[in-house]
Amino acid sequence: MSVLKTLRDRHALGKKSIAVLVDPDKAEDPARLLQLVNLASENCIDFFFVGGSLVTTSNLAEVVKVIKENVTIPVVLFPGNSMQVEPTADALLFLSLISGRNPELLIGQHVVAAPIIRNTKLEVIPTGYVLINSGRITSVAYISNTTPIPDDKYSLAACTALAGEMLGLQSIYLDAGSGAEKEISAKMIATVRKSVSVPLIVGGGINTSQKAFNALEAGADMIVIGNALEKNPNLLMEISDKVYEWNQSIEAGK
Ligand SMILES: CC(C)=CCC/C(C)=C/CC/C(C)=C/CC/C(C)=C/COP(=O)(O)OP(=O)(O)O
Ligand SMILES: O=P(O)(O)OC[C@@H](O)CO
Ligand SMILES: [Mg+2]
Repeated sequence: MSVLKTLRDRHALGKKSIAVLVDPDKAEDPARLLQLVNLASENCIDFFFVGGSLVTTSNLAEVVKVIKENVTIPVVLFPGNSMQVEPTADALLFLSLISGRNPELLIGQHVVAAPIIRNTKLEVIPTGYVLINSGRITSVAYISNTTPIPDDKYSLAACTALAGEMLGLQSIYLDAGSGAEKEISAKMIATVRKSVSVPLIVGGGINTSQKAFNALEAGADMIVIGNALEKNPNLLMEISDKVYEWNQSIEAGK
């Protein structure tokens, strides 16, 4: 089933998903990557996201291969630029950085990538990418040369997401940036959730199961976990338990 359809169906039911972000630059050791892949599989993770703001290695295809050879979890590209299109993945977040005013990341990279993507079987997920300030400057804010939305400007974020939805974008990704000091607040997530009906992806700085739960409760359909697992892979069990418990309670209340 397509990734977007899965997200829409789960959104309609109030069910949640979890994605593990793999940074190709930090996945150079195949044994460590395999460990993470197996851990993700044991904990019933829904998706792998693969990508980075700055990828300095040429192992993207290898990373996708290791995942696909070992587990059936769909691999979704989360590209920082048009060079991160890997045809062997399952899907691609066709991100437009709508919180910024950098034309290159609103439409420029897309023009370059579109004809290449058309010649692949990748499922394209048109996604409004919205950066929220998280304290210090993150890689994505620096590389994209954009100003994230201030974390207390709820209405700016809500209107940005709404405009994205009106432009036809099929999901919204609220990101505090990888390794963010502060995760996105429940109030921010809830405000954006109310403004759009498309699936809402939330990530950046989610490094405890409580933060994961808060994001789900505030209205995230999918949470993305990256950095925290690089430091402590076992956290995945705790966080995936929260998602599982949430989905079980939906089942029970049917
Ligand atoms: C349309 C295509 C194919 C590409 C353009 C995609 C766009 C607009 C990207 C927006 C800007 C951008 C640089 C996004 C990167 C997001 C990402 C993969 C973040 C992962 O975390 P890192 O920012 O690499 O964090 P670390 O510093 O922890 O490595
Ligand atoms: O690495 P973390 O902080 O978990 O962030 C994940 C992702 O949302 C970053 O774009
Ligand atoms: Mg990175």
